[in-house]
Amino acid sequence: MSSTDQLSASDDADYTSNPHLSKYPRHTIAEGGRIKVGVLGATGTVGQRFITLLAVHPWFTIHVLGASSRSANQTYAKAVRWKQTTPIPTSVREMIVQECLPEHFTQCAIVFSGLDAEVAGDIESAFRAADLAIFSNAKNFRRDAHVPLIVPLVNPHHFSIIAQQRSIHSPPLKKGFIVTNANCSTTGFVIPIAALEKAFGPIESLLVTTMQAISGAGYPGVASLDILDNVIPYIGGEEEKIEWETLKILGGVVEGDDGLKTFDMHSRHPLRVSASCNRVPVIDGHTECVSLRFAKRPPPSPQQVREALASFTPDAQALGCPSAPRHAITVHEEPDRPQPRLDRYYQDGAGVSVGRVRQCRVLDVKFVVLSNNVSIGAATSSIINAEIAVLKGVVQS
Ligand SMILES: NC(=O)C1=CN([C@@H]2O[C@H](COP(=O)(O)OP(=O)(O)OC[C@H]3O[C@@H](n4cnc5c(N)ncnc54)[C@H](OP(=O)(O)O)[C@@H]3O)[C@@H](O)[C@H]2O)C=CC1
Ligand SMILES: N[C@@H](CC(=O)OP(=O)(O)O)C(=O)O
Repeated sequence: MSSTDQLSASDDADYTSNPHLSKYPRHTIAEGGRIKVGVLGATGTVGQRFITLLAVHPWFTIHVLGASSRSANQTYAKAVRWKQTTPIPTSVREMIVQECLPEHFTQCAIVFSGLDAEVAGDIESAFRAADLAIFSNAKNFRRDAHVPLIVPLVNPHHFSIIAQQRSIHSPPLKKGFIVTNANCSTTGFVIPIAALEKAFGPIESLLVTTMQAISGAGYPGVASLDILDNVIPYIGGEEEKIEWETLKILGGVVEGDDGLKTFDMHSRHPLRVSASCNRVPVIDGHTECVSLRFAKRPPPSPQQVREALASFTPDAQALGCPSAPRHAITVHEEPDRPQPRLDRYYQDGAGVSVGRVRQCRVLDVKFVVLSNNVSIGAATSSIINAEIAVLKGVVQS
């Protein structure tokens, strides 16, 4: 039996008989053998997706929900403006929402964060200082030199920096850490880019034009009078984040002169990224047009690119993460796909859809990629990251 099977819901796992769970303190394991998790920002757009996914998760069980003082001390059903197409899971409807204070989360081996970036920095810092393991969607720590920025289908090897993050913390931490996932637009196109680099070596130049869904701006987000019958050719800070995050994600982890590990963003990368971001009247699903040039000459043909994308198998799949998509990338042959309405739930929103792979007359190849910004662009990525951390022994190790 694999370690994955040992943690599955169908197995009658209990604390004493399950070797994987025996590494976890007793108070972090619920009846039935699941790992207790908390959700910060549980009432928000990303928080709701966390709840939908975690309510049926084979390893994790929701133990605490946190949001602002506006929501705290109310039942979840009363506090939330539920916008999902499935009902609020019965397991959380009557849970009382807590303020985002570490003392309410001490029984959680894992805390997911879908907090507003205005408050995520201070709250996530306090949770880490309380020795809690945080998997965050917020941008606040993405640029931190000791915090990995992990797209689970691309760079799970960046977990190797966690031991150092704990040791340089004052005071040093035994279990606490912060892992972030990327901006939703970065996540969508960096998955096919990683697949192409794996097959053909470094990419030299990349142009990406995004058409981003309204849900990316949270709730209530963009005013209806601004977005209906319209396209807004500006999303504050988005282009800079995409251009910067791509380098951190695709770079390696190296040892610096001071003996400390660091993210290698420069030496490995002649890669230049230019992003243009637009908000469009779509509810969920970011569509991105990508053109790129490979370092390798002659470059691969569009057909070779299609084959490399379709056969990409991320490590998260091989590791046995239950939320990893069975197929990370689907490649459409139809000339008018992918489309948000048709393709955003591919692999329950965990996979990405690519289409229109063709020659670019300026660079080498161009294509369109569609990803679900709230799923693989946010909550699903955090959950797969946590699954990888469990399997690698990073959580509670
Ligand atoms: N939406 C998306 O596609 C993506 C979002 N992200 C990032 O994820 C995070 C969440 O985004 P999203 O769900 O869209 O945002 P929302 O605005 O929909 O939700 C924000 C959440 O933060 C909580 N919150 C706000 N203020 C406080 C406070 N003072 N103390 C505690 N909790 C507070 C809200 O609680 P309350 O309801 O009580 O106000 C709510 O639960 C953001 O950092 C965002 O940038 C990242 C990738 C994609
Ligand atoms: N800015 C993205 C969503 C988001 O919140 O991104 P970030 O976490 O990088 O701020 C969008 O509007 O679609």
